[in-house]
Amino acid sequence: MLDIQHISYDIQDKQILKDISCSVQKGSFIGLIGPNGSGKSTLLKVMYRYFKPSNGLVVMNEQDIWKMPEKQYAKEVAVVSQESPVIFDFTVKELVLMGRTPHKKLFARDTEEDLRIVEECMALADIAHLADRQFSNLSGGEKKRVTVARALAQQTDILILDEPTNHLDIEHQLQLMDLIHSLPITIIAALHDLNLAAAYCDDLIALKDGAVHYHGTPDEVLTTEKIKEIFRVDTVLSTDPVTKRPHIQYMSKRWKEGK
Ligand SMILES: Nc1ncnc2c1ncn2[C@@H]1O[C@H](COP(=O)(O)OP(=O)(O)OP(=O)(O)O)[C@@H](O)[C@H]1O
Repeated sequence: MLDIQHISYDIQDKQILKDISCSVQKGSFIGLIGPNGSGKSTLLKVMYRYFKPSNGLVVMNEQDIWKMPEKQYAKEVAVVSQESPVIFDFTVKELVLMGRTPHKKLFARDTEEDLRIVEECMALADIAHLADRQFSNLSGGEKKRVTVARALAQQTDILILDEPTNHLDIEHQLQLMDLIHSLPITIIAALHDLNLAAAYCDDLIALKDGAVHYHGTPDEVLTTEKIKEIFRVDTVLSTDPVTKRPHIQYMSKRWKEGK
């Protein structure tokens, strides 16, 4: 349903993404992994139509995303980016209601249905108790959950998230991962926590230096050799007794030297 075809992205004379191709199947949960600066955010921005690729195409349901009307695209793809929206004087509820915009005609009032969806999405993101608070006064983790609720309220078939667990405490990290995993839609998320990526994702795409090095299931991608190649870190792998997915124990220099 989403086809990335030979994407490259250059900034001035630097090639940030290098001939990236991959297909994302409808309903799958894809984790984008890779070290700092490997191009994860840039690739997501190309996928969610924030950056126009220098070369290549992003094709969704057989249409070039840059040829889709903006409103149609917003009905198909929601985004939780790394940055919080710069918004003053809006309450949480007002902000989540903005997620309904692509479904409304210009200047149309909020319907009962819009309000019901907003309440439901606030409950799912565990922010119902913050509904009347000013967004600008919230903590980093609370803001993140509001942007997740807003994206859910958009009711799209694809949800793209850039480091969604950033800022979240452990309870809310697990809650968020459970929530997005339970959605019957396509999820593409950049994740730094490889154990979370292993536990929740169907497939992982490992980026390094702006290129896809590996694409496969967590079992295929998260091997000691591949993690060393991509992240330059030694690991000891086991199988998580609960999820039956790979569990990664990192070996820092200190522990390797037994200090
Ligand atoms: N405007 C810019 N000018 C020059 N280089 C840029 C610009 N924006 C991004 N880059 C470079 O592009 C590369 C990829 O950045 P990107 O943010 O996509 O990486 P990332 O994998 O998301 O990293 P992180 O894990 O640190 O968030 C980095 O080397 C970054 O310095």
